Amino acid sequence: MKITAARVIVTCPGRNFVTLKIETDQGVYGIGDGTLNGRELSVVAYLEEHVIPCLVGMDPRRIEDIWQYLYRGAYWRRGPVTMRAIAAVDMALWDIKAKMAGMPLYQLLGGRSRDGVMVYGHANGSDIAETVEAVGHYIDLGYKAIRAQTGVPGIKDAYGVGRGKLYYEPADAALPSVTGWDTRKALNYVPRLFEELRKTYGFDHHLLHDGHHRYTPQEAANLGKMLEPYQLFWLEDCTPAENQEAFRLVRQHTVTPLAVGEIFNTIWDCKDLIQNQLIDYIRATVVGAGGITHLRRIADLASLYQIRTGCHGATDLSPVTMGCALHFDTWVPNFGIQEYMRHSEETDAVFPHDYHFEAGELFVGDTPGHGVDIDEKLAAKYPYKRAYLPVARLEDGTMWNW
Ligand SMILES: O=C(O)C(=O)C[C@H](O)[C@H](O)CO
Ligand SMILES: [Mg+2]
Repeated sequence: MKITAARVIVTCPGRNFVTLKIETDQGVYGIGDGTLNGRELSVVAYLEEHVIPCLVGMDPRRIEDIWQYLYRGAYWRRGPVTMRAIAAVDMALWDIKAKMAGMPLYQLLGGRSRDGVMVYGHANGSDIAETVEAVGHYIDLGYKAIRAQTGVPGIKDAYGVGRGKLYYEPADAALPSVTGWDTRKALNYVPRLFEELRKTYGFDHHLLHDGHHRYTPQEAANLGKMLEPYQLFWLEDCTPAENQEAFRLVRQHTVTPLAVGEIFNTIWDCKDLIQNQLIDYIRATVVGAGGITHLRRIADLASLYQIRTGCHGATDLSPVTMGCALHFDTWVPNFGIQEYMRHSEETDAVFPHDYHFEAGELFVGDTPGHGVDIDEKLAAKYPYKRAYLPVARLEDGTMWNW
């Protein structure tokens, strides 16, 4: 069996997506996602100029060997561009293998560990009252877990506050928009949101919060401590993680569960966090961390330390990644939760898929493969549109982490 051709499809049904389609001499094709929000065309070039020429003629059934070839063979290891290109190939190859086997992907991974996959939605509002109402909306829709993000008085466009009730799309401008940040204001306001949420809705639902890399370890420890009475499911990205050791300080001061990893690309980014049990949930996902082949290794390492998965699932992860993640989640023994930010109707139409939401969970279908396709004709109607993520500055103008 041979790969006969591979193509990159860039489409923007409301937001940009980079999709790889691999074709074979058996008439079976596979689809993979390589979207890198705000830097999409770097992955397109990497795939078109440096990966596809090597792929043609290879045996698509040799998933592991092709993964190693692309990872070791580049010499320049890791990084978001390389690992997304590898992820796109890996997803497409698993899709092909599962289609050839006539099985849904989760069967090839080892079969079901659960029926549905618990997801969390992203509720937001411009202040506490609006966010409390938004959380209520998710509860009405049947969600069991909700991440709550509020605007903070005095901060211009705090992280996670969008325009729509169910949709949040940060990559919204042809040049980066400038948002603000002030840790003191956030620390004085965010705990009051969770106090209000527990007062209003009780303790039956899981609540989560994203710090989006804004706090220093000491500030994150303080936030974690202040949030303890509200029993969060997790506090996400409380501090930047390039220095994995930084989480030790946070960990020593709070029992609020910690989650990190949506920007991680390999097992090396989380090895120390996992082996020192400095976190509770690992958020690496299929597109960010080299595909199913590599994510499986991360999850297995995490399982040794009772750390559970919590895959990133924002709108910039295409339905192809969501489909793969759900097959992974359906199998992985140490599953924790799956993030689920809904895609727009236009995106869902471009990527027909067989997963569905019901009572707070997502369910994969039994279509052979990962169950997500691309309607190329429709995709062609939405040309690429440059869109950046915002940047953040402190009040005195200093650049900060968005
Ligand atoms: O969904 C999340 O947890 C995020 O933090 C979303 C990110 O800001 C988004 O994926 C950036 O592209
Ligand atoms: Mg996040």
